Amino acid sequence: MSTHIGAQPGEIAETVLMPGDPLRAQFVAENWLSDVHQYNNVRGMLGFTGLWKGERISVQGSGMGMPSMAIYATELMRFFGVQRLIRIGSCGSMQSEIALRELILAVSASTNSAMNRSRFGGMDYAATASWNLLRKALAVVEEEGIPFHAGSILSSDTFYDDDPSQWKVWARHGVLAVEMEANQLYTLAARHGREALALLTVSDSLVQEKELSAQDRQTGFHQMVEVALEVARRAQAEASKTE
Ligand SMILES: O=P(O)(O)O[C@H]1O[C@H](CO)[C@@H](O)[C@H]1O
Ligand SMILES: O=c1cc[nH]c(=O)[nH]1
Repeated sequence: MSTHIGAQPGEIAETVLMPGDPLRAQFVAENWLSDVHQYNNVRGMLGFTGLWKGERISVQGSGMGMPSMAIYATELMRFFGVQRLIRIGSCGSMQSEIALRELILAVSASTNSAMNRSRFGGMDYAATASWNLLRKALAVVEEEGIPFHAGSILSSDTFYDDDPSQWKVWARHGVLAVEMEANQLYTLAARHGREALALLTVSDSLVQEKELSAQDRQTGFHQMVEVALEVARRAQAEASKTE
């Protein structure tokens, strides 16, 4: 039984887009999917299933932070058979050449969280995107001529840090941006033998100290949503051919 997702078996597609913000999930469902059905409203963490170019796709809010993402990702995989999870999130740029609104493909996700330290008995795990989803995303952005950055990101437990320059150690090691969920999404997908990818739009710059509005974060990420839907469509179509 699923504690936090009130769906019936079969109501959730095999591929799920996951924004942190449940209202971004609603925005995606209302603006891109057809024949939409809302399957979840438990705790207001909205989830929808609909059609995108003939493929059945779901979009489910994850909430903010790795414990919340871990709950939703686990339930989607364990109770609803979800095979592919594509995060569509916002992030803060740590590099001067990465500007507001630009797209990042998160190849790997370091973390300051203790969740994997606990899972791996103090050892470090390299949380990595699914190669299959990553190469599909790369193909989509190259075909569409969409500017992008690909590389490592940081999944942080904190949005507000006591030390305002703490992020710089990650920046010096080539980390592109900070967000709060991908590390656990990648870890749990690997644990369940499923595929995961995080696509991120830069909502603020730690370097330039600039940020988008809350409204922009909810509704302003069209390019990322369209890349994610196309990756989802291609991955799902490919999987159903081989079944
Ligand atoms: O815009 P979302 O997907 O929520 O992602 C980012 O925004 C939230 C912080 O404002 C965190 O969840 C972070 O990962
Ligand atoms: O987690 C996040 C998301 C956006 N911007 C940040 O600085 N951190």
